Order: sequence, then C-alpha cells, then structure tokens
Amino acid sequence: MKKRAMNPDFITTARTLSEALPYMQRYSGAIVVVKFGGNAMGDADAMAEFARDIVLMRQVGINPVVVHGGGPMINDLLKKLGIQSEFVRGKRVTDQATVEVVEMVLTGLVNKRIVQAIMDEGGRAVGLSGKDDDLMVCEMEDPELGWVGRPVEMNVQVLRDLMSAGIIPVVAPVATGMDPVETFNVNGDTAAGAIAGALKADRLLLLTDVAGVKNKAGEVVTQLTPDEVRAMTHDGTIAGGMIPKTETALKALDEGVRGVVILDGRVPNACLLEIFTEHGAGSLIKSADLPPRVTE
Ligand SMILES: Nc1ncnc2c1ncn2[C@@H]1O[C@H](COP(=O)(O)OP(=O)(O)O)[C@@H](O)[C@H]1O
Ligand SMILES: CC(=O)N[C@@H](CCC(=O)OP(=O)(O)O)C(=O)O
Repeated sequence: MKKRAMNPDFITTARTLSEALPYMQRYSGAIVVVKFGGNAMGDADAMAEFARDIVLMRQVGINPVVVHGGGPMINDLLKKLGIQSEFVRGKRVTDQATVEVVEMVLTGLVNKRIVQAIMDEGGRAVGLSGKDDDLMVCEMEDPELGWVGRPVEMNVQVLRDLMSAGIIPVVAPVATGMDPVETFNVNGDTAAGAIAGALKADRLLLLTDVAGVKNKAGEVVTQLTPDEVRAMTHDGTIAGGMIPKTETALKALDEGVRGVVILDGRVPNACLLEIFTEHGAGSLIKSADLPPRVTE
C-alpha cells in the first residue's frame, strides 16, 4: 500500500484551523467593521489578500462591513490636476474643487477596485457611499476645513439589509448634508467609527501603515484604555494621522462598539491574525472594565 508522506506544512495548517474554532464560535454572527486605509492598500496582491480575508470572515459567519479611505489616490489626481492640498490635524482642507475630486476617486476608482477584489475571491460585494439611502448625513465639522463632514445622522438599515442578504457592503466616506446639494469629504476613520457606532459593532478594525499606537519610546502598545489614549494625545505622543484614528476609537466605544483595534494592514492576513488568533495584532483600545481579549 502506498503511504502518504506527512508534510509538516499541512499539519501546521490543520492545527491553525483547529485553534481558530473558539474564535469562530465567539465571532459567529458578529459585526466587524474594517477601515481599509489608502496606505494599507499597497499593490494588487495586498488588495487581493485583504479581499480574501474579508470573504473568509463572511464564510465563517461574521458580518464584515468595509469602509475605505484612499488619501494617496486622491493626492495623485489632485496633483495631476494642479490642485494644492493640505492637512490640518490629519484631515484634508477641502474646497469645492477638491470635494469633487474626492468623490470621483473614492466612490469611483477606489470603491469599485475593492468591490471587484472581493468578488474575485468569490464573495458578494456592493459598493455605496454615505449618500446612498442617506446612510451618513453630515454637517460641516469646522469652517477652516471647508467641506469636511462630521456625521450627524446615520441610517444603517441599508447595511443590515445587505448583510442579511449575504452581501458585503463596501462604503466610500463621502456624505450628503442636511441640504441634499451638499457633498462632504469625511475622513475614512471617522466614517468607519460612525458606521461601527450606529451598528453597535463587535469590533472596529482600523487598518493602517504602522503596527499600532506607539508610545514615546516608539514601541507598539498592545492594549490601551480610553484614559491612556487621552493622556497620550494630550502630551503629543499621538499625532498627525493617528489623531483621527484614536478620536474615532474613543467615540465608537462611547457609542457601544466593544473594541477598536488599530493595526498594520500591510502585514499578511492582518484581519485574520486579529480575529482568529490568540496573538491578535496591533493596539486594542477598550474600556478597562471589559474582560481581556482571550477570555472575553
Ligand atoms: N503615537 C503614534 N503611533 C503610531 N503612529 C503615529 C503616532 N503618532 C502619529 N502617527 C502617525 O500616524 C500615521 C497613520 O495615519 P495615516 O497616515 O493617516 O494612516 P492611513 O492613511 O492608513 O489612514 C502613521 O504612519 C504615523 O506616522
Ligand atoms: C477629511 C479627509 O481627510 N478625508 C480623507 C478621505 C480619504 C481617507 O480618509 O483616506 P485614508 O484612510 O487613506 O487616509 C482625504 O481627503 O484624504
């Protein structure tokens, strides 16, 4: 009789799957909002890998909602058009010409790339922006920033409808205003937080291009309470593009999201590492009175 060789790689694969069982059970039916930042998108392979993780989550009974950014892609088109752009506290100062470019790039180019990548991996995805079904209605956050929106009304039924039909929603952070002729550019982290809050999501994952929230010594802090985040923001340890992420995390926790993780989206299978392993990834921000990660 021919004997099959024991390949150690296969044994590891089987063990990894077996060890994922308690996490699959814990997250079954959970809503996980994933913010996919422009810097985390990388090349076509990174996009395909992200899409595969999302499709796998859906396959094992999690309800993923993707909210994306696309800052670098907006920068590219603004540059080609000769439009100057600057950021204040991690948010783009957005005049009328800029908001038109933002809407074109985010709801067109970037949104459809992600939708296509998910479908290429065998999932079902539908792309929408905050304007669709009035999902996200905004007001001006600060006149100094121009058409930058702060979400004031969320209508997430459309997301629930898509999820219950087995469809993965992919949301571009562009919103309508109280006056329907207005278009707002919303920071991707802010939009993801507002959506996670309105859905009372179990997890909000903010994928970026750093390993997590770093302390003064430059080390990633694996678990933080809101008070610790506030202290690090106050003393300037948290700065630049990290500010909208931690602001978002605190607001989302207040609104009932159970935990927010800031992690490096360029790490292979970042989402799977966070959701399905004991190790987790990046920095988990949650209230001190909630039990720790593994026994939760
Ligand atoms: N304490 C901190 N820990 C980690 N990153 C920080 C911190 N303070 C500022 N940053 C900066 O925030 C950046 C992440 O924000 P951003 O570039 O806007 O990401 P994305 O495009 O993925 O939304 C990091 O690359 C880093 O330069
Ligand atoms: C108001 C504001 O700053 N909007 C962002 C929207 C895109 C985004 O958030 O992209 P990343 O996640 O890739 O940074 C912008 O204009 O760049």
